[in-house]
Amino acid sequence: MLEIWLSVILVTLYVLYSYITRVKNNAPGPSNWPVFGCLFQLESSRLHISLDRWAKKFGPLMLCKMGSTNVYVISCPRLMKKAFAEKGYSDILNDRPDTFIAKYIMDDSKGVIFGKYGLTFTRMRKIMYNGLKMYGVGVQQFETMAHKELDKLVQSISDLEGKDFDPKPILSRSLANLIGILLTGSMVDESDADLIWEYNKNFNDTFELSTEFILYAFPFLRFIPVEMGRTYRRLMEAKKQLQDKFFILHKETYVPGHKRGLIDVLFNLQSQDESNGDTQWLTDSQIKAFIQDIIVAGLLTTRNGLLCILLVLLHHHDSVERMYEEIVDVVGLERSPSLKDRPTMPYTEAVIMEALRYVTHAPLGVPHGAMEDVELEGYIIPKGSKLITNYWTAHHDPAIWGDPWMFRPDRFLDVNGELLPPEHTLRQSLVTFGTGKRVCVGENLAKSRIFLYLTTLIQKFDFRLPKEGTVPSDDPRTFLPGALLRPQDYMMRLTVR
Ligand code: HEM
Repeated sequence: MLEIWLSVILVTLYVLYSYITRVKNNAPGPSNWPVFGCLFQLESSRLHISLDRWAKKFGPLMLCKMGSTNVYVISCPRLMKKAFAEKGYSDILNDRPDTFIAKYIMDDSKGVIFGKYGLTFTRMRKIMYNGLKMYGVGVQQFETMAHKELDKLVQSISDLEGKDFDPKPILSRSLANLIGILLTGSMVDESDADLIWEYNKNFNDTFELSTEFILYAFPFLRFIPVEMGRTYRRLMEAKKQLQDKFFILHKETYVPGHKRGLIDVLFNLQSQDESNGDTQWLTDSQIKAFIQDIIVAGLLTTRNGLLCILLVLLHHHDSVERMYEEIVDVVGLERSPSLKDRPTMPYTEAVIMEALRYVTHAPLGVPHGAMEDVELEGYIIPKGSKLITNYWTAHHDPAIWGDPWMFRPDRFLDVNGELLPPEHTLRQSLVTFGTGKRVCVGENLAKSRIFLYLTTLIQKFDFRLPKEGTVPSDDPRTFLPGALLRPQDYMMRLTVR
């Protein structure tokens, strides 16, 4: 008797559940289990691989129910542009969904990356964009300090005298210094760099789909002594120490009007607002979230990108040699490459574009959220749905790229060796940094750092395989999984030219 009642209750619950969460005019997608949706069919740490498989079957807009959430996956550049950049869609589909990270780590979606779409977000984003433009690309002082950091990097590699080395710790340290310079106007010391990396590592572990999903559904688990609870507590401890270091110490030594780095730019804005009687808008917690944003978004993305590109170049020595020839032609060997050389170095630009396409190390970007019901490609996307941008499939679609699994920088050049114009279909299909109103704020900074690191290294050193052992494959399908992909650890040799 009990079994019959239980069955009746379960069937009723299922019917109710399906009715409440039903989507009118469903987009195609994988089959779903009650309550769990398609979660059991997903390889959660290699989500991009599962979604790629389904995108080939179900098309560029598909619906994957994850738990009770409708998740729409967009897998072609044309549709990404329509959804996130076109009028009629861009004010609806550029929200960020509620997530564990946004709520518990980013202090209720403060800051830019996880900020809810609206006026405060738009103002924060503008400040970040202008601040990065000022400090990241244009300001001579930052450029000079960045060059000093690169000189240190070159020196430490020269000291290795052509021995095998692991590029990961050296790049990590150097890029952490750059972020330190950007935020505070000065380099970070060893212990601060460690702290930044400890924060980043735990952040990345928590950002993993499976961990995020479980913690979002059962937030009390963050207090339980299981691995994800421990990761959360390590992350919170690192966050507190980062805030003590970058926010509290900096505020104590802040002199109005001074601009030691981006944090001072924010303090200046805050004090201007206060003197105008507007204390509501730029709060201390927003400034703290802003600092976290720069570290979270700016460091691992660039470090992993460079690690991927170096590995690809180890496998393509012909590209290293062509870049070297271009450097000799444009820069010479007397001075270091600088950002003003970039527009006259099309081959180097093509290598960077092609490497970022080929590896697509941020395969699914950051999820978007729908603020209202909206029709897209004949399907209704209901309010509250999540949207995943599937850059991985977009960048490896044979219909666009022909031979997507070949690393071929020349695809971005015309017959005269010049870069294809920005409106060319291939350039338009390259969406490494997203598109529309949430496009990456650090795109210019990231591309200019990658340019400076690569050209400086190639001007000074020849790229060689390690003497001991072999290098792992540069095929991105073999890379270590996660929200940001990276290759298996590898050794390389750089010999002074
Ligand atoms: C190779 C390096 C990088 C890659 C591949 C990358 C990629 C991305 C992607 C795909 C997005 C999501 C776009 C969307 O939601 O539609 C994003 C957002 C963002 N990125 Fe980057 N990024 C990189 C470096 C950086 C750097 C260096 C910074 C800053 C220092 C940065 C700051 C941000 C911020 C603040 C957002 C959130 C924008 C928003 O929500 O409005 N990124 N990035």
